[in-house]
Amino acid sequence: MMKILRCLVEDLTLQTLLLLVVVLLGLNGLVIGLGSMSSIAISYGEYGSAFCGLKSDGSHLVTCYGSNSAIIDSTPSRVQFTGLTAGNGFVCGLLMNNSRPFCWGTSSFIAMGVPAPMAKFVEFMELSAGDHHLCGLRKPLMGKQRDTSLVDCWGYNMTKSHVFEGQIQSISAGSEFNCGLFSQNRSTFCWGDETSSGVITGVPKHVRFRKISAGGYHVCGIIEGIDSNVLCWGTSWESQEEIAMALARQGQVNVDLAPLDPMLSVVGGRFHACGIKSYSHEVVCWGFRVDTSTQPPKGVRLYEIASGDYFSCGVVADRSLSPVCWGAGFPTSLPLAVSPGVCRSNTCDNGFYEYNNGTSPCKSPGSRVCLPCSNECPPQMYRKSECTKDADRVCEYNCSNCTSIECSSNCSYTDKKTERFWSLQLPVIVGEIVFGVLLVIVVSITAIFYVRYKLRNCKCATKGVKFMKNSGFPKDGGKVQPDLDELKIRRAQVFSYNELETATGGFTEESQVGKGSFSCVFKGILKDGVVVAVKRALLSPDMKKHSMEFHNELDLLSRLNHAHLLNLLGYCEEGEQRLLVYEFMANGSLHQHLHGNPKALKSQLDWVKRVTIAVQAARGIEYLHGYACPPVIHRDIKSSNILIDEEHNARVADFGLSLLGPANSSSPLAELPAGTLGYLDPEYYRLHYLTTKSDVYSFGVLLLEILSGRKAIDMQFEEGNIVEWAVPLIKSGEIQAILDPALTAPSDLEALKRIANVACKCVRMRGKERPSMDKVTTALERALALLMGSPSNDQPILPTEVVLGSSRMHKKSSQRSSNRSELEGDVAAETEDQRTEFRAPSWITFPSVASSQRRKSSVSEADVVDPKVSENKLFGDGLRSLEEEIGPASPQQHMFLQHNF
Ligand SMILES: Nc1ncnc2c1ncn2[C@@H]1O[C@H](COP(=O)(O)OP(=O)(O)OP(=O)(O)O)[C@@H](O)[C@H]1O
Repeated sequence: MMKILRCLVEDLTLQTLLLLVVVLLGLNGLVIGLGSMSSIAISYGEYGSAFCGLKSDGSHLVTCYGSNSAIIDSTPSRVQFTGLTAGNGFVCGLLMNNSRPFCWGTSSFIAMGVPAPMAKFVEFMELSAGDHHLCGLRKPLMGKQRDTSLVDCWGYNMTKSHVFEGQIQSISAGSEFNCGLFSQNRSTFCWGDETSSGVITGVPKHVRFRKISAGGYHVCGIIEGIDSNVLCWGTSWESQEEIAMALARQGQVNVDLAPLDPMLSVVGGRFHACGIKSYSHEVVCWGFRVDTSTQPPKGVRLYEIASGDYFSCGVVADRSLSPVCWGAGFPTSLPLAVSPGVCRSNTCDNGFYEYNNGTSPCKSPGSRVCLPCSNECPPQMYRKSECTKDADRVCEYNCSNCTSIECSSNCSYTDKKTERFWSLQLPVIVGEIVFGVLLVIVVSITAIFYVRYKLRNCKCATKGVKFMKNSGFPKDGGKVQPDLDELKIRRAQVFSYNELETATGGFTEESQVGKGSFSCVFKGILKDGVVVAVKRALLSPDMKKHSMEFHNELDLLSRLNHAHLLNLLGYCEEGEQRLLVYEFMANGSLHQHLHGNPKALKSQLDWVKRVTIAVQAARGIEYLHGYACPPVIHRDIKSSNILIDEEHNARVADFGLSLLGPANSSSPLAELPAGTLGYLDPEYYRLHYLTTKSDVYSFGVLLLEILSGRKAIDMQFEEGNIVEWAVPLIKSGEIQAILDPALTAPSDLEALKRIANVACKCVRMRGKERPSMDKVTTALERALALLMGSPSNDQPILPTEVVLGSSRMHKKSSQRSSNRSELEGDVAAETEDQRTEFRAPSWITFPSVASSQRRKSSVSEADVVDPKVSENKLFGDGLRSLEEEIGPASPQQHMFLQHNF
């Protein structure tokens, strides 16, 4: 079949010419495969083993690890190689720059460096090393000699140039022989010494091989065709197999027979061979295995393999590209990563695919590593995908239609893999889901609590709570809450100046019902007959400046709606005029009743009526603090701001001075102190610490005022400050001493005692120690129940309508549009009386009024006999006790006190 010619090539002129043609035509593209030369090479022998490989970074540089120091130390670190091969004690590489061999290590048969060339300008396409020799397959010739192949060999008994008829695809060197594979008819042939191997005469005839690989005394080839089986031959193989089998029977060595699996590649060791299985890419070895051998890695896919004498190594087919060795005597230290194949400059041939795992292992432009595709799929498998230029063919068992044991076992393996995956992953996934759910729950709960904490006093959006018109009490008798829809609809009505002028009869003196620090109050009757109180601001030059705040504030205040609040109905803003329109309170203020003329009014307010008013006022303030949203701090709770409507219900008025305060009473507003002397929270005016507890303080003063009938500040007494006077008496149990002498004390003082105690708590120096308004309200309601004859204070609080029903307790006023009541006549006198109250700044009511003007308008010279005396009298003890509790006042605070009071 083939004819082998042996001769020396002497026609250098022709050779040179042919090589030139090869270069010009770029005949690299005609090269089919690279035979046994590889990206990895293994050396073995008495000097130790070594693993050399081309680096995985595509640099074509070589790296060697192992115990053969001669190889490791002489490794050319800066020389680029196309591929590598190795024998006993030496490694050779094909130089990239001139396609010639270069060897390093120690061998008495092979010259280190570039072995002496057999001819000038020769270039090789493949190298293959035997035990003690090296052969190189020259690049194909062209022209008439294109069917002639040249192989140069160096080393023991081998140094010679060989010429073969026919184009050789690849060569493979054995122990003392070599074999070649013709590219056209895929036949193989061997030459050299076959004394111990018998491989030359044993070459199988008429068998076409895809690939061959020589070992120590045998050759194995992958037969062309679908099966891609391995066929090994060599007389020594057979005889050694017999010997080995005999020894194996004695338990000394193991022998594995060649597998029937289709193979992708095969390599030969001294007495063994290994191959990469086509479908699984797993490695399988056969032949003789010394009993110290380790098994090839199971379940690991490999790209490239190479064999030494009693061991083999491969490159793991994953991103790591790490080498792995098995058998006996392999190097223990290995490179981290090596190239999965040799780089070539032409595109991959049919049956090969381009390796690409994110980064290319070839740096030279246009070069690539081509890896062999898996063979046809076996009968029980189906092709999941074909071999393409970029990817290997994928074969899979049809697990839904298994007819063979192999298929079932593979499917069960797949199932097991899936099972294993789930057994490992399921707890993690479940854990993650549980963690995620818990996290969401915790975050949600935290958010809910945070929002509830922030809005704990905010209940703006409570729906479905309807007000009883005019009574203003919720049907459940509980806390009063605004109806959202109603609030949305309710807006401050804008009145024209003419409208209000007409209503009040031109703001005449007759229609004036009161006078405050910054305003006069007139009674008016609107076109529709509604009786209103029109509060007209004293004119101020910078009134316009605060127009926007005025509007915003009015808009907010007009949304407040409670039975015990004096509701703002509307306003007028024209030019410099600022007018507020309120519901008209026919029975004047609590101040008028307690301290006004005629004195009879005072005694008309019996204990039940007084406590009822206290409860109703407390409810109004509680609404401002707890149910208005945002919460409102009144800042000016006093008896003149508790108005009495026609049904004798109390209405908290003048929250025009209120600031929209923080929901949290622990986050004070830094505002200038405002309010009325005697009612003003000392913590607030000392520290500007404004909270809802400031209103609680003022309310405590109001309670003392209700109980004693004394003004908050009354200079006709030795102790003019009601708190300084009443609290010590209450604390010492002398409750009777503070009760209003205008009224007969009730037989049972318990209810009034409780109210007095509540008052004491309200006027505590530290706001934090004062009760909140809802607690105050509850305590007052219970006291009222007790006062009205309820046997136990544990009795549930009676609904407000029942306890305080206006029809049962007060005489209903006859007409809404009636003229001034008998009380109204006393208002003028009352106004004077009120002027003893000292006011701090209020921008919301009418911001332009300067504090000096306010003092002027509200304080007559006669009221303050001696400012120094009164200051000391009024604040001496109060400040002392405050300073005992919260430290001395700063100079600025003193200045402020002196300036404002
Ligand atoms: N809606 C009303 N219905 C009837 N009378 C009212 C009404 N509003 C106020 N008054 C009377 O007018 C007086 C003055 O009220 P105004 O609110 O202007 O001042 P004040 O609150 O008494 O004092 P200051 O403005 O210094 O705080 C009140 O004391 C009250 O007698």
